[in-house]
Amino acid sequence: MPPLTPPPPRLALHAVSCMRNAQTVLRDINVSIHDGTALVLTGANGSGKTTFLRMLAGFSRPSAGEILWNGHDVTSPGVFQQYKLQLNWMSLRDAVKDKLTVLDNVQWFELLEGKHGRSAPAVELMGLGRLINDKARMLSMGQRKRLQLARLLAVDRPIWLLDEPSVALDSEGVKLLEYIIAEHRKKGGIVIVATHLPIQIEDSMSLRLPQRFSHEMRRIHLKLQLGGELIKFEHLTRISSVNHVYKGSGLEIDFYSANAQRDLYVLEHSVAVSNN
Ligand SMILES: Nc1ncnc2c1ncn2[C@@H]1O[C@H](COP(=O)(O)OP(=O)(O)OP(=O)(O)O)[C@@H](O)[C@H]1O
Repeated sequence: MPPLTPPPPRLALHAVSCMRNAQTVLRDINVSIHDGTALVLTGANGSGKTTFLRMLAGFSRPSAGEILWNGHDVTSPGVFQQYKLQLNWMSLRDAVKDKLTVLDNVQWFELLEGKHGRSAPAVELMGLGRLINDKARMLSMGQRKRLQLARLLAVDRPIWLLDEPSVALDSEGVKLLEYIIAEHRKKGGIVIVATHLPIQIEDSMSLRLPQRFSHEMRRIHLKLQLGGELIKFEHLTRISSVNHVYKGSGLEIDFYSANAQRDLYVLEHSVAVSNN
């Protein structure tokens, strides 16, 4: 009897790099993902977890390497149309319509999918049964997250891309999340999760993205003269642009760092600035 050859991975990343904001965020990633697999992405803020998920979701293209789905490059137009129908992307933006009821918020996605009858049980399972006919604007943060998870179940696509799915969930909510991930995998589903918080996922693969330190890392010294008093700021950041905006007798200094974080100092008095 010939030796059994393992099935090819459903998804494979070969030497994939990805740029964002003209900087390489992901570099030379290699990973093979088979049916029923969970991949957990971890890493410091700005290390590229969301970028990884966005790239898999097709929002950005690899700058090098290739992503294969069933052996085909997902960036090829014909392949991408099919590939994207496999994906269920749950981001931190919840896309919950406040004016619709909880049920409608889930059913709307299910109907678009051409499916029927899964929404109410999904809402029940996620513990929102008694709120099913309430407007979504009544929901707390954690309840909105549960609604998003109910959508995953109602839409029922094979590849889940989950960005921080446990944020705002209470301990029972996290257990439900762990349960639905396990059940999805039992059916051969794939789950790729970016998370800072511990989530119990049996036999998962993990990928820790390295912290990024770009060549733009700089130490900024600002000396501000404020009413005769010299104030020193020392700020270590990745700077992509610095704006000095004078407003009346005050000064606003905006640091836009490469990871889109922004520190704003507003001074109400006239100042003299030296940057050295
Ligand atoms: N909207 C954006 N436009 C341009 N560049 C961005 C944008 N968002 C993020 N980036 C860049 O991509 C890098 C990776 O960000 P990403 O959101 O993927 O990190 P992350 O690991 O998900 O971070 P966190 O743990 O904070 O969610 C950032 O350091 C930043 O340089």
